[in-house]
Amino acid sequence: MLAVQDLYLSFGGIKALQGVSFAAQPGQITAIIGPNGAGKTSLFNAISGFYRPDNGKVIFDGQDITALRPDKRAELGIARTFQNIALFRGMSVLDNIKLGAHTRLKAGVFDALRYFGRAQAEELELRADIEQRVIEFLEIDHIRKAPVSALPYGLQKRVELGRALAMRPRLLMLDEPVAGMNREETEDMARFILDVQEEFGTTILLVEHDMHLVMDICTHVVVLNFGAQIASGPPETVRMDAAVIEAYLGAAA
Ligand SMILES: Nc1ncnc2c1ncn2[C@@H]1O[C@H](COP(=O)(O)OP(=O)(O)OP(=O)(O)O)[C@@H](O)[C@H]1O
Repeated sequence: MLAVQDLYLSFGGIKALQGVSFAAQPGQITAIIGPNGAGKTSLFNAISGFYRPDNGKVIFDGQDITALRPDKRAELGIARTFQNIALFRGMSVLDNIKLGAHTRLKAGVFDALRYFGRAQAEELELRADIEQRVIEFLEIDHIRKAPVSALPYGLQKRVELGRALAMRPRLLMLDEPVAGMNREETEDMARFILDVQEEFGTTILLVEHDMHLVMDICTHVVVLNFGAQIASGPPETVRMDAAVIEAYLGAAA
């Protein structure tokens, strides 16, 4: 599904990634963890195309996508959310989610118009159907017309997830999905992430500081420290790893 091979990335003298390699298994939830500045966001940006690595490859479904632009990666089925919510705050929930469907279907609509003129209406119907299903799935029907700025933080994060889901992703990347959330919001988000995995079989990759969430819902954990990968494996193995305890879990305990 997704494989990252020997990625290197530096900013001036700072080595943000130093030979990171891992694979996200299809339909599984993989977490990337590590202390502040470990390189997690840099890795996410290299996978989604916002940063170009100095060395190494990003392979998606057997295709080398290292040189592809972020929008081309999105068209292939890679969607992401951001650490700081990246929604249009003045726009309604529905309009924000529509933007996600638009990104994914842009190529489809264009091709349809070119080859089968009359398919446009069908595409638009399909798009509306996706929007509606996402809204029902995330239980946000009651706020579909509300401006995003009027919503509590946890719901805004859910809308951002909705926009990513409207892209019908095969790889969903979540950058700190529960950061800043209270316990109830965190539990809701954990349930929605698991539901996405179960109902749509989506492969999920997340960066997260909340160790309970990581240990609860992830099948595989990759640990970074100073840009290098220091451990990788199932949560119960990684949490016992001496290097991890020293670098991260120990510090947090
Ligand atoms: N655009 C950039 N320009 C310069 N340095 C950067 C840039 N992005 C990241 N870095 C540096 O690269 C290193 C890795 O940063 P990164 O944001 O990837 O870590 P992180 O694990 O996501 O941290 P956090 O948990 O704090 O979000 C840090 O030393 C950071 O200062």
